[in-house]
Amino acid sequence: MATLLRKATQRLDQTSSPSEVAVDETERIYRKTVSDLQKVYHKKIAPLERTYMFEKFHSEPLTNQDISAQPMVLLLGQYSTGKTTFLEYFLGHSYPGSHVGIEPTTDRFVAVMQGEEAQVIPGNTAAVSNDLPFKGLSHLGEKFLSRFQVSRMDNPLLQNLTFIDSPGILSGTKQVTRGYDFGKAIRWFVERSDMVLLLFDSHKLDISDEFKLAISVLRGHEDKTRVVLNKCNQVSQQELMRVYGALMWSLGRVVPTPEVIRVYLGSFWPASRPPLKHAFDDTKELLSQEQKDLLEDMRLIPKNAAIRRLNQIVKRTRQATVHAYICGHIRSLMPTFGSKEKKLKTVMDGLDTEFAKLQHKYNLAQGDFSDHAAFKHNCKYLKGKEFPRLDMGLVNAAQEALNADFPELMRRFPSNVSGVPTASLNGPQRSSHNPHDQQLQRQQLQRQLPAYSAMANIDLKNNDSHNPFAKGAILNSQYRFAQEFSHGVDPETGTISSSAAAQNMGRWGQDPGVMKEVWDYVDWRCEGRLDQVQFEAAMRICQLLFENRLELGQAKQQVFNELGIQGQP
Ligand SMILES: Nc1ncnc2c1ncn2[C@@H]1O[C@H](COP(=O)(O)OP(=O)(O)OP(=O)(O)O)[C@@H](O)[C@H]1O
Repeated sequence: MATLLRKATQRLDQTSSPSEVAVDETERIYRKTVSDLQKVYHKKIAPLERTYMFEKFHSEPLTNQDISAQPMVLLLGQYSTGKTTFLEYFLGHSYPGSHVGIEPTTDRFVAVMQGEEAQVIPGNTAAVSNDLPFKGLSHLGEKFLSRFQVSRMDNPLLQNLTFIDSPGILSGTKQVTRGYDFGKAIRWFVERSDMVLLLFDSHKLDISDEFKLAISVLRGHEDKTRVVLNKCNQVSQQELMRVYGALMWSLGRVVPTPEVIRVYLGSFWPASRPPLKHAFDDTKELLSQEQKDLLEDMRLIPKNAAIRRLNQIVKRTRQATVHAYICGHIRSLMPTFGSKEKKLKTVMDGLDTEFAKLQHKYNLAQGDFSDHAAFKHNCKYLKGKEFPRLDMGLVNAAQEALNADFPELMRRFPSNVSGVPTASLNGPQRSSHNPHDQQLQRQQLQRQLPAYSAMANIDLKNNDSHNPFAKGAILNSQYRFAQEFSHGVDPETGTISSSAAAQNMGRWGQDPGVMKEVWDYVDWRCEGRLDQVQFEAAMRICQLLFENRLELGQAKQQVFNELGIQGQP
């Protein structure tokens, strides 16, 4: 498998692009876009974040290295789930300074990066290095930095990806105090990662409190989260079915919608090590296919990285704007005379009502508000400082970025989603694979779903009672996407394929995860094709997400309303 991935990477490097000139041009566009994105962020967003102390409530300001950093894959899991071995499997070798064992072994975060020579850089040095994207980690303190390192090694896979190995999350009596804010550290990496792999061991599925904390940080990042159920060949097929069901059930207790997270089954054991003594082979074929799918999924990461980064900054800008409104609003409620402290306490007690008022007054998206309990908790970091007044100059600058700069940057990416460069931030486009290969995702899902639905007693075909597309309730097409449809329609079936639809939906710059959700919603029969009304509804949802800054649920609801359908989407 490691060879497969290496071969795939080599293939990526060798695949001839239309012409070297075109490749250079694509690379130039992407580099320029990233550089302009850095400028917009520092000019229009960072001042707003600084003024309203955004980092105390959300996350530290972005550095230029954060924006242009190589795509990152974060590995998370309880101890001994095989994270370090998983990396060895993909890289073909162990990374410098790695430890593998039955007991908790990796006691630190390790960034595994490309380097001509094997090298270990201690956390303190890495956090001040200008050419590494880890300056923001200094905020986590000395104790954390002593538990962080960069391991460099020469490996073709690392040309396009950086892996973060993390300390094994401990369970039960093994849980210890780490001496630094573990949740904050995980959040820092999760926010900057392009994919988060959550590893589970098919032998032990217990989810400790610390692991729950780590999973809770993933909320809102479901689109880039993948679950890997590892060591699957250590159990029989029958046991695997049970373990899989138990995993989904356990996940359901900590993740609101575990079904949207893709689960890969596998046993990631390096070819360089002696073969495992006890391995069941009744699931060999399934595991091999699953491992290939994960490889494919990972291979697409660099392609989507530039768009994802832009989307992350768009999301961050909206949150920073809402945060400014909240701070300004609380400040406006403070009395000129009398006890501010007392008033602040009353405001904090009714924070949910204040948030609702603000949302209504400025027509803000609910999803851009922080959780009010978390907001209240973070207020203690202000240490008696007053909330700043609302400065419309700063808010307008951020609005301008949202309304003009970001869409302009987004337009520079090829309208064909599959044209997103392979190494958008690090190198030229070399592959024509479609990152939104719905067909592939559908096949993966379908392969796994029967087992899960059988266990969970779900009748997939009849589980669409709320879906308007299931009722055939959709009426005349009323949106303006008929032209796009006519360009991609297959005249024989009167439908449009997933790749053609994805190209059009990609115009609205949504994350692949969101696009997949929209797709799954309109393609309720899992046919892999859309008729005109389904296509136009999908386009309209994406458009609403982009323009009106609605959340997915709200966008679906609005399309629902526009189509005159009663009920909930
Ligand atoms: N696919 C696999 N099948 C069977 N055993 C495995 C597999 N992968 C790893 N192991 C075994 O599991 C143990 C833990 O592996 P490893 O150290 O890679 O896990 P880890 O998650 O990195 O641990 P930690 O969190 O403590 O750093 C080792 O004994 C390793 O040999």
